[in-house]
Amino acid sequence: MFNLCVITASDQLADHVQTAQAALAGGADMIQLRDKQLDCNDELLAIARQIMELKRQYSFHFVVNDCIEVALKCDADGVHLGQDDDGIDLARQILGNDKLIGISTHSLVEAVKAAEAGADYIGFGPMYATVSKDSPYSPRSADELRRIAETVQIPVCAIGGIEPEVLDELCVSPQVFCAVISGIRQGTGISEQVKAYIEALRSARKRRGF
Ligand SMILES: Cc1ncc(COP(=O)(O)OP(=O)(O)O)c(N)n1
Ligand SMILES: Cc1nc(C(=O)O)sc1CCOP(=O)(O)O
Ligand SMILES: [Mg+2]
Repeated sequence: MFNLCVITASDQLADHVQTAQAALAGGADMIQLRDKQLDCNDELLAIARQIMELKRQYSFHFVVNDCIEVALKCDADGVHLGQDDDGIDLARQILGNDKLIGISTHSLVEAVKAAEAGADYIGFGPMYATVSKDSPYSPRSADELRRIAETVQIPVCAIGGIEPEVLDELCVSPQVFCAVISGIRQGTGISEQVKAYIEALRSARKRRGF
């Protein structure tokens, strides 16, 4: 079971490695390195290797967004790919069977296709309006999320505009976890915000008996 995937950003508050470090200190169990400027280059690889160093201190899953070769070279736990990125077959060929491959989905049809193609988890969103991605999709519903979780056998990562307050609505199945970019960058600091997400997840799951 996964809990909270923190997707790193680099800005005035914190760079990728600082974000990852603070998120892990707060209890995140998955880090996704996402940088739409670095174009899967050596600079991104260097950052990925620094995040891998955090495994000396913390136990977590590390996935690289978009960049299969970067994930391979830094021995990350896996890669996250969208509908317009390299396909799952290529990723599996390059990374092998032991690595995680996450696939973004926006509908039940895409979710089933990704699961049948061998995804280890799927992203599903955007659940709410997001400031972090120019998405062509309108917000998805908790009912769609439930239908997907009931249909596929793999973990489903709710994403898009997620704040701790909505986790009670979204924890519709034990398979559901969540990913966040901007929500941890508000309020009292990244570690404290992450703790708020973890606590909200814990109590939402407990309330539903998961
Ligand atoms: C967990 C998770 N779900 C969805 C996405 C979005 O991936 P994608 O559609 O490829 O968009 P970019 O993130 O590459 O802009 C994600 N990154 N993580
Ligand atoms: C990267 C991404 N993918 C989405 C999807 O719907 O597939 S929504 C999104 C942005 C998530 O950032 P925030 O937590 O700041 O809303
Ligand atoms: Mg992508």
